[in-house]
Amino acid sequence: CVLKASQKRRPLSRLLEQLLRNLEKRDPNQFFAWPVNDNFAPGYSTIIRRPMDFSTMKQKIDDNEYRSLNCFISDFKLMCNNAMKYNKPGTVYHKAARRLLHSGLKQLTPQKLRPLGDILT
Ligand SMILES: COc1ccc(C(=O)NC2CCC2)cc1-c1cc(C(C)=O)n2cccnc12
Repeated sequence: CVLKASQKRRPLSRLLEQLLRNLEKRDPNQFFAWPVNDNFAPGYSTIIRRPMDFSTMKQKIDDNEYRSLNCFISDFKLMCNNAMKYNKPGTVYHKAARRLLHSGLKQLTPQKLRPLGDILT
């Protein structure tokens, strides 16, 4: 069937959704799936000025808020760095954020992304 204009996904959005799914797989405990709740993380919203999580990134893709792959990667780094800022080294969250950042960025190198073609130019 013919997709209505509203259903047509922009090439960049389709790519970002695929990259997001791959990053989410690296967060099996879903520590990064939703915004961090101040009730479980005392003082979080005063310490972390720009919170970020996977659900927010998904919403930004759907709202076409990402103008480039770099903006998407910046939010991923922000999310991981927030966790390494708020949580002390040695905590389950700090360790999970370090691991997620390193394994996630390996998927986002030019070498890995080049096969996806000129969508990125
Ligand atoms: C969406 O955020 C979460 C969702 C679920 C859990 C969770 O299941 N935590 C259990 C593991 C020991 C309790 C933790 C978090 C969580 C993420 C974070 C981050 C990412 O900083 N966090 C910090 C302090 C306390 N809890 C959390």
